[in-house]
Amino acid sequence: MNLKLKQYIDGQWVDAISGKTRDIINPYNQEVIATVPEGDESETKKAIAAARTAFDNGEWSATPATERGAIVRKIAELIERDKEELAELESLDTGKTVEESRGDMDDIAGVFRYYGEIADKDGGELIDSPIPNSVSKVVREPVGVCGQITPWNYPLLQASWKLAPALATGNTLIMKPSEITPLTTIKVFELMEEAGVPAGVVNLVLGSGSTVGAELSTSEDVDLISFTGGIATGKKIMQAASSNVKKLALELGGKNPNVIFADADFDLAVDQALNGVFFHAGQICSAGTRVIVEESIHDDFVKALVERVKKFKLGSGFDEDTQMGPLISAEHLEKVEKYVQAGIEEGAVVEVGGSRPEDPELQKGFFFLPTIFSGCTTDMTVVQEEGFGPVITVEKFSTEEEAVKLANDSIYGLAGGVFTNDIVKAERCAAKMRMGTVWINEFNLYFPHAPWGGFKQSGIGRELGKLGIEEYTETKHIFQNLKPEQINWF
Ligand SMILES: NC(=O)c1ccc[n+]([C@@H]2O[C@H](COP(=O)([O-])OP(=O)(O)OC[C@H]3O[C@@H](n4cnc5c(N)ncnc54)[C@H](O)[C@@H]3O)[C@@H](O)[C@H]2O)c1
Ligand SMILES: C[N+](C)(C)CC=O
Repeated sequence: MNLKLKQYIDGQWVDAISGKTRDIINPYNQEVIATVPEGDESETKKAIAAARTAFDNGEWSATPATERGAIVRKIAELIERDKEELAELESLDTGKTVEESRGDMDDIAGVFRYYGEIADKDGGELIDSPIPNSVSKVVREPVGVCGQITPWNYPLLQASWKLAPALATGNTLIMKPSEITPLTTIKVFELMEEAGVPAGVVNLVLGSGSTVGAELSTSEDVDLISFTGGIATGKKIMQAASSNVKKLALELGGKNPNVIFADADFDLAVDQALNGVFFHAGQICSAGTRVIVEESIHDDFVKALVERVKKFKLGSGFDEDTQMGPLISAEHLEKVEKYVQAGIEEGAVVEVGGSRPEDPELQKGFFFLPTIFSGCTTDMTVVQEEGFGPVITVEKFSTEEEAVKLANDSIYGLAGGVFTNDIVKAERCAAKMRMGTVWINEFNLYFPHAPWGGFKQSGIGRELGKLGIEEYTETKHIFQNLKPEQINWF
């Protein structure tokens, strides 16, 4: 493996201060693919100090936005140059198919290019001041030192949504990737160094959430925490971030409804219901695992889903004909298994799947069969909780009002979909659905120009688009009196 397998602090590639390491496991066959340093609070403090110094000396934030943008665009070019290596690393680490990882790398390069291009496009705003002979302007400045914590399911994609806007806007940062999938993030730190990001501006600490992540969240020298991960962790981070009233951006989980009306294009809706869930074995925050189908087509729809699911090819992400890889870990496989068991105990009907595969070829990997549950109701655990596995629950509705009510019956509000050929009905539903993204006749599409984030407990703030820039900037009003006069009140 042509990779440094170290942490990156203040422009130096370093091992763990404690000397500890962690093995990174391939979820397809449980082989050790790399051994990386296991950092803790000690190097997190060093990395925070480096980022603090780099921010406070003002060099990076004072670098013209045009130059910062050019460096961010250079990172995009380097990602494209090394796309195949990055895609293979991502698949080794996560188990997802290389074809999916290639798509992720295109998206990631696109995110760096987008923020590189808009870095110098906001010169602030002049306010029509009510005070005569004055200039009133609003400018955006970098927040400062940013702690960035990412999950294991889309390791580099989620990192890119944080790194690119933070760099473009002149912040310094410390990133902590998921301890189980750090490889592509290490590689992108090599690429950021090659692109010319100065020492101290970007820092990488590897290690667990309870040590590195907790230190980043509580440190009073960190000005912003941007976190992507589960709700339970998000809540802990929110509490820790109160230490110095940090700015907070949280991208949390989802249990996402996909509403299928009888007047939808049937084959399109079936296809998209599958695409919406089974990529990366359902380990997607915005997976449309809650399929809500109009009564008159319900039975045919379930039948069509089941027929397609039975033909899925499970296997190594490196085999061209594999459609679905394994889950990320033994622990996660057990969690998904218990979740499915809870569905069965609550009365949901397993139409297909429901267990680990028996295929001898798949026994070393953390595989779970793609599963369709019918007969589901909103009170069931499998309908309310995020399973983060290859599991669809199907519910029925008979009126539009009921469909929207079911879709909104959730603590989550990340994303949802509506399939219908009645565009007025589609817009009516989209307006009533309480989610950060609503797709019409589409599912799980995202691109750098449009914001991403959740309503309700799916999060706080937005990544991507122009709003992604706002996360990493503070707004300042500068007022100048061009004709100051004494008042002589006192
Ligand atoms: N909204 C989105 O865009 C989005 C995108 C991807 C994943 N997710 C969500 O992420 C979850 C799956 O990822 P996961 O299992 O890695 O989540 P997780 O919450 O277990 O871990 C996420 C990150 O937080 C760190 N962490 C753990 N405990 C911490 C603590 N006390 N303080 C600071 N950091 C800590 C972990 O080490 C990891 O780097 C799912 O719920 C999924 O929906 C959301
Ligand atoms: C945000 N997304 C869809 C790329 C990954 C969610 O897990």
